[in-house]
Amino acid sequence: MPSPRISRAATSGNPNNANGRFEFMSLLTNKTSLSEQAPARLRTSDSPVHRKDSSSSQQQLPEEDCMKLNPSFLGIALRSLLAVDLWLSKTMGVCAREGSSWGSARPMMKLVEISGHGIPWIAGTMYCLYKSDSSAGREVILNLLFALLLDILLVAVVKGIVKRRRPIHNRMDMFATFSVDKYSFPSGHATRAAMVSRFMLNHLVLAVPVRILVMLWAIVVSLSRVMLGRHNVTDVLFGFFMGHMQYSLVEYLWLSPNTLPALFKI
Ligand SMILES: CC(C)=CCC/C(C)=C/COP(=O)(O)O
Repeated sequence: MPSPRISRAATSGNPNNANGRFEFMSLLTNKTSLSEQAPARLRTSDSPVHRKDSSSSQQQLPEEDCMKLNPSFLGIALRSLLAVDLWLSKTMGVCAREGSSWGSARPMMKLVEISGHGIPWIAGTMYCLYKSDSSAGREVILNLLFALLLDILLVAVVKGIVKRRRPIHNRMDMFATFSVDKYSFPSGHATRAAMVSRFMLNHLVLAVPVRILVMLWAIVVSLSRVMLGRHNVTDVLFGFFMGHMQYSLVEYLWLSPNTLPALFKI
């Protein structure tokens, strides 16, 4: 088997044609061979940040080499993460179809899905707001409603920017979706589950078993997204993180009787 240097020598007329090894081998080469590769690297150094006169660019070559290697290394790391993500998501998608290994649990998983859907949460919160007869209760419920609406908005914005398609093994039979819900990053159910559970744990007086149930619900809703084949693992992990951040934002923007006096009159 030829050594990397020999293979490079064999392709020295075409430095980009070394079976994808060009990025790594550039670190092993001496200055003469670096100058051979200059046309390939000049694309990166064309940016205003790197544009220098030709004499100083010769001295900068080793540094440029590192800068060329870093994006490439990052690219490989990201591609590997993506591959693991896709493989793990497919493996965990055990309820994606009726015929899947846990297909019989699919109806139950779809109930879990509805328990984390935006419509029941918004409708239920509006009903509680209407029924609430204390100013303190109204304040908490109004902020929960604000949190739920903010969540839908932020998730729609991120989904619209990232535009990551749902896994190919997903069957798009979800109840009440928006157009951005054809995208999967981040999981809206995971953001809502993380945000609502944190909200409830911090603002409602709950017995310990109920607190544990709330935490378990958030975990099961998030896990069910991957098991149903709706999402990749990274969509859910990021969604859970984003939900926690959204809760912190709601705390920061907390609506009080001072900010919205009319709503708090009983
Ligand atoms: C129609 C309303 C009020 C909310 C949409 C809720 C929904 C369908 C979110 C998508 O969740 P995933 O991103 O987890 O699939």
